[in-house]
Amino acid sequence: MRKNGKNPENIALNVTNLACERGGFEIFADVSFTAMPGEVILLRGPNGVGKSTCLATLYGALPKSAGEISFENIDSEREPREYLHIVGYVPGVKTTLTVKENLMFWAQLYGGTENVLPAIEAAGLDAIQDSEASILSAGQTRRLGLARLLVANRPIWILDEPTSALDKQGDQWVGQLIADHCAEGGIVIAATHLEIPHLAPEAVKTVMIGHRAMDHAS
Ligand SMILES: Nc1ncnc2c1ncn2[C@@H]1O[C@H](COP(=O)(O)OP(=O)(O)OP(=O)(O)O)[C@@H](O)[C@H]1O
Repeated sequence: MRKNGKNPENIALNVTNLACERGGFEIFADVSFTAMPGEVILLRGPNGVGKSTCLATLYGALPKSAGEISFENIDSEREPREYLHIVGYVPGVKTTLTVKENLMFWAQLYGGTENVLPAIEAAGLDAIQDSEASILSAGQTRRLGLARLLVANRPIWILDEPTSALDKQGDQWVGQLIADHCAEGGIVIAATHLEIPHLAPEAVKTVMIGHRAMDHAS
């Protein structure tokens, strides 16, 4: 039987005919999927079709223009967002803080600092933990953004191009991180053009986003 340490409440997500408009244009529409404990949802589609917009809509950072997002088994007193981690394409790193201070900041926000040093180590950032984030390379910045996933346990991860800018070892690290999260009942929703290593094929659902966003670009 699968362990469910990452999602003890067996939280699941249902998305039905989701759509989002920006600036009066429909960016994407008709996105539907269910995400059950242990599943990876890969949002796929060409540049500009609305994958990042869809992730932001799922997180609640952008309003939906149609459709439904519903969570199963969450505490109705709590905001759905409290069950989510989002790491965007720009990973939200504070450039005036050091690597460690960034993780401390997120850890305090999420309610506990005991996982900060293990997260730094797991992300391979030990040697530069006291460096200001402004001097980090693109790959180091992505590692720092992703290390946020490790400072507090949240069952659903929303990730935009999680392996972009990473070297081979980083690519393997992130793939394993996602695979381990899902093996313990967590859910990952990721937009990516790349193949993510280590994912169990039976755990992966691919959701294609259509071409509507390109229609208004021409
Ligand atoms: N503020 C905005 N107002 C109107 N349209 C916007 C706004 N921000 C982004 N868009 C448009 O939304 C569309 C979808 O962008 P989005 O970043 O979600 O695509 P994507 O599928 O993630 O692309 P990529 O694969 O290149 O990362 C694009 O055509 C973009 O121009």
